[in-house]
Amino acid sequence: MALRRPMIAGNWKMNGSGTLANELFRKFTSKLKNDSAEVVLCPPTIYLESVRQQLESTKDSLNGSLVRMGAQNVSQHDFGAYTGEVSAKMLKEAGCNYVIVGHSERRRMYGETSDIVADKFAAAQKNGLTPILCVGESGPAREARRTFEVIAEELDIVIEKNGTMAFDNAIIAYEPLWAVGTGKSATPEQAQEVHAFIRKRLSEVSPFIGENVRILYGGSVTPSNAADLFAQPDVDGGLIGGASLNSTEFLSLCRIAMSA
Ligand SMILES: O=C(CO)COP(=O)(O)O
Repeated sequence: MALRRPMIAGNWKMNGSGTLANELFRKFTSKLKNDSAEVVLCPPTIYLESVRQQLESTKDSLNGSLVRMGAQNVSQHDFGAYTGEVSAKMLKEAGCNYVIVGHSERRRMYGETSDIVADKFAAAQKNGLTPILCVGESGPAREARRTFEVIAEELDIVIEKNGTMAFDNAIIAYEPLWAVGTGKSATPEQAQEVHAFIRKRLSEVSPFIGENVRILYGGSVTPSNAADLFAQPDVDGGLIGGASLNSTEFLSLCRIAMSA
């Protein structure tokens, strides 16, 4: 039986502020006395330092709660003339443990191909970061019954370039595009079906990886639908957008993951 610690990761996207970081940590230090789930904050790059300072100054009062920091994007390159980009080494130095790669907003709006995503995944790992790899199908792809095909394609390129064993140090997030920011979450059954598919695909090469990799669900997760989603056997927590910007809702999601 695998022991997969649930995770709640908050992807602030291009939102939030230093004040939000203060507010979250105020709540964490008074109410988050539990390490049965891992909590990850992914603020915009400019607020990483505020979050890092909060992590540093509250570590004694967090009573062993596992709160960590991640970035929302990373360059696939190590250094050089790439205006506006941030390397994995820089993110590591800034205090990140995680980085989101392949979010659908980056694939769709910034032309990130699965090849580029696979390179970002590699750059993250090479520099000591754990990638959170996002995969997910569009609404039309689901309607055309191409969900598994799309997920397999997005996953396989990363596996081909990095090897299945690379998932020993990676998180996967299933984020169907039709559920991201729409208020229309996948049903627990829909999420479970895709999570089980992802786990099986990795298990074909390594049963160990398949069994142990954490797979998060993302897309309109709120305190009212989280318990049913997180109760699914292959759902190991959530990647949260909108609800991560509200400290009360986010704390309540952390609590749900802790009792899942
Ligand atoms: O994209 C997401 C997290 O990465 C999900 O966003 P929402 O929770 O706002 O739907």
